[in-house]
Amino acid sequence: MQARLLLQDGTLFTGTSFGAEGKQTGEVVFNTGITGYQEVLTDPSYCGQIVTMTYPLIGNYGITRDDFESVRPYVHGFAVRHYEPVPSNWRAQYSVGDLLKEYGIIGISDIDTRMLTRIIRHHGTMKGILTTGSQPLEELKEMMAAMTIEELRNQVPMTSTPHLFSSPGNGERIVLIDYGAKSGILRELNKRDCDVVVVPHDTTAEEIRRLDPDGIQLSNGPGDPKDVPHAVRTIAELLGEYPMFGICLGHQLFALASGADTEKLKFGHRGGNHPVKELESGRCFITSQNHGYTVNEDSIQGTDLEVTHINNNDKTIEGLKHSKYPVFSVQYHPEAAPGPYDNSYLFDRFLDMIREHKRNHPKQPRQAAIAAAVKGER
Ligand SMILES: NC(=O)CC[C@H](N)C(=O)O
Repeated sequence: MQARLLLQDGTLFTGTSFGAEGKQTGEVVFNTGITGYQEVLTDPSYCGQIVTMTYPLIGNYGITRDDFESVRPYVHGFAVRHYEPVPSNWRAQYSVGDLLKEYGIIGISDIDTRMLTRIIRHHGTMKGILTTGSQPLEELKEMMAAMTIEELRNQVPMTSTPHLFSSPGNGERIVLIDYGAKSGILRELNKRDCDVVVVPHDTTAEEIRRLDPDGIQLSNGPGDPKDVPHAVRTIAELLGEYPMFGICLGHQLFALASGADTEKLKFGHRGGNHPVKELESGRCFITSQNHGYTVNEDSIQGTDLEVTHINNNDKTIEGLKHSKYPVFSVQYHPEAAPGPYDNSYLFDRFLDMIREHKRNHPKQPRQAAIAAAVKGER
């Protein structure tokens, strides 16, 4: 069956369908990872986006649920050069096409993904329509013209957990605010025996205080950080009370909460080999990235933020820390998945920061905190 991808600039790609049938809209972005398509498909930060992989062979190792980065795929479409329907991998449970069909996601193969990527690099990310239908091109173009930006916004509530849940451990209690968190973050915290409570994106500061955390982890997530002003307010309210570590969207929200600004990049960073320099040590780390927005450099002036990391390719901000409070953040993905494990030390740094904070600011005993919470209204 035929599938077509129409770009906002009028370019039409005609290829072969390998996922669900129907029509989907999204922002067209590219990822340069050579492996990792399962993690890309299931990373909630891609919610609302049609993803094309620059690596030309996709599907050869199939789908293994153990490799998922959330419970389901979130992409709004998947565009590849060559799709391999028969996996050659003892771990594979089914094919990429089967996964896409199960979740109503359209896949298009046999298109020139190199040309598609060059167009996006030249013009910047754009809206796209992916269809397996036979609508006349004019009809698709009218649909494109009528597509409002609102259709592609407010993805955080679509990906965040609706209810809080715990992932118990015997170590530090971490409240993980889920803006569309990748499983890798929880995995890294659990590996360190943290007692994690995962909470929805709109959990209030007061509700978080009642959970009596030792530290707060701000997760990654989809869309524009300015779409979640309530999250910015909550972080601003809790700044200084608890050590915090922000990842990707969490980093952008921390910046907004500290008075800085964010802006959209032309075509973003998505892949597993982005070089980032840690300014203090001068060391370069290879990082996994997936973002379309960035913290504006000029807006840092006059805030309490310090730049700790920069991207070696385009010099954009990749890491921040608060000059007064134990809070830091990175624009990239220390949990990797997919990507290099170079940066998992940042979770150890977060826990060291929490322990030092606890030494310097001993908390009232948990029982007393619980008693106070019980007395207060719920
Ligand atoms: N991975 C993320 O958290 C992405 C953050 C944000 N949605 C962006 O595209 O910049």
